[in-house]
Amino acid sequence: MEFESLAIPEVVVIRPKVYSDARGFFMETFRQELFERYCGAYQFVQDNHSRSSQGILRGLHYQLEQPQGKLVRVTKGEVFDVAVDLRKSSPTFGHWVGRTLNEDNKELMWVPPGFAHGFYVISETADFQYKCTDYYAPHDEKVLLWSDPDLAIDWPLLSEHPLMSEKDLQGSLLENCITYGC
Ligand SMILES: Cc1cn([C@H]2C[C@H](O)[C@@H](COP(=O)(O)OP(=O)(O)O[C@H]3O[C@@H](C)C(=O)[C@@H](O)[C@H]3O)O2)c(=O)[nH]c1=O
Repeated sequence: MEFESLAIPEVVVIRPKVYSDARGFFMETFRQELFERYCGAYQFVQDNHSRSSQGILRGLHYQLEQPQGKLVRVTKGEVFDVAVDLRKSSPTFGHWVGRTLNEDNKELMWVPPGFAHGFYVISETADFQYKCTDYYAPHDEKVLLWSDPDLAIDWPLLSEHPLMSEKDLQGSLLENCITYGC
């Protein structure tokens, strides 16, 4: 299992060691001791699984009072996964990092609390599974607008308009968002 910090160093990509044989493959997808060493001493309390069609964009989501760290991966298909730093005191506040996650590279991405998170589906369908460090709290959920020009996220769009929920279409610009540490 390898850990790689991205341009925002608290966001970490994890590459599991994959053991392939005539039956298929085996890999460990989470190991607490290594996770703590490279990402921090977090505990996970909720696991999620969503399925999306090509061209869907989910996000960018964050919870303000109950921030969630998310350990995400794709078990079928391919997505472009994005984390935006919303920690006001951070030198990378307002910056984003993105990574292509798919069923072949089997990478996981650690998105710490204090970040907005979203993804865009590149394959025909994608199964997206993730562990969260806090519970879903709908009253606390905020949506940062995926297309905010100040963020300038380089989404690998397959068509001009991604398919999105009504909630996500009405996300807020970063300049109007309440962020962490304000
Ligand atoms: C996220 C979530 C949703 N739900 C319910 C609420 C709603 O009826 C339905 C669909 O919810 P949403 O439209 O918010 O699902 P979705 O857009 O997939 O939300 C997710 O997006 C990605 C980008 C994230 O980062 C996640 O943390 C989460 O916010 O599922 C739960 O019961 N528990 C949960 O943890």
